[in-house]
Amino acid sequence: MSTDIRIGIVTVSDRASAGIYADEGGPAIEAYLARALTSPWTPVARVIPDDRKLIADTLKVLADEEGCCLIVTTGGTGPAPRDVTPEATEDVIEKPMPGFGELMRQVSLTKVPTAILSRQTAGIRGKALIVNLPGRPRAITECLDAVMPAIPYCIDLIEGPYLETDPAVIVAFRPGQKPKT
Ligand SMILES: Nc1ncnc2c1ncn2[C@@H]1O[C@H](COP(=O)(O)OP(=O)(O)OP(=O)(O)O)[C@@H](O)[C@H]1O
Ligand SMILES: Nc1nc2c(c(=O)[nH]1)N[C@H]1C(S)=C(S)[C@@H](COP(=O)(O)O)O[C@H]1N2
Repeated sequence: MSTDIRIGIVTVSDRASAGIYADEGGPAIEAYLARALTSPWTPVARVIPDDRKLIADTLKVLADEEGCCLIVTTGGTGPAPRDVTPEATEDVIEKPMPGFGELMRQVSLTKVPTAILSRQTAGIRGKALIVNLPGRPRAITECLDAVMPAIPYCIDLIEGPYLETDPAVIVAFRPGQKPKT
């Protein structure tokens, strides 16, 4: 089992990056993953404004230089003029993974009717899976609960490290393997 698992956590928010409010999104993602993953891992966190080039450059650095196998973003997925996280994600991914956005919107719609306003997406860059989450901190658990069961196998398929989860929190599904419960 690799101990060199690095996970990028990117808060995209003009106000959090300017210190107008404290970032709750990044710490919520880190806390969620700390509960869900039993494999040792290291967070690589960034808090940046809603700037398309800066978001794209940050994702590239986390994937290519920091060696993150998973990068989770929060914020900037809506329709407002400065919401460009999905565009920046599309700028850097080699393979879109549309099922992530589809499932997260579907599940989020059971929580909030404005879930359809999130254009959150996901995709693969090299050996990194990039997943967008909405900015509202409560969206983090709502969305990660839905997609997390498929993330370890996705990372297996892109030749990343083997992620193990705590089955009491998330049961990782790997086809052909009996789920650990
Ligand atoms: N990183 C965050 N930390 C704490 N609260 C947040 C964060 N991001 C968003 N929120 C909360 O969710 C609400 C809705 O998010 P909104 O879409 O306005 O923010 P954003 O576009 O992600 O960030 P910003 O407008 O600062 O660029 C915000 O008013 C704020 O209360
Ligand atoms: N699970 C979940 N999804 C959600 C929400 C939420 O509270 N929970 N908020 C919605 C709202 S109100 C907006 S505007 C969009 C985009 O949010 P963002 O621009 O902060 O990323 O996400 C939507 N998706």
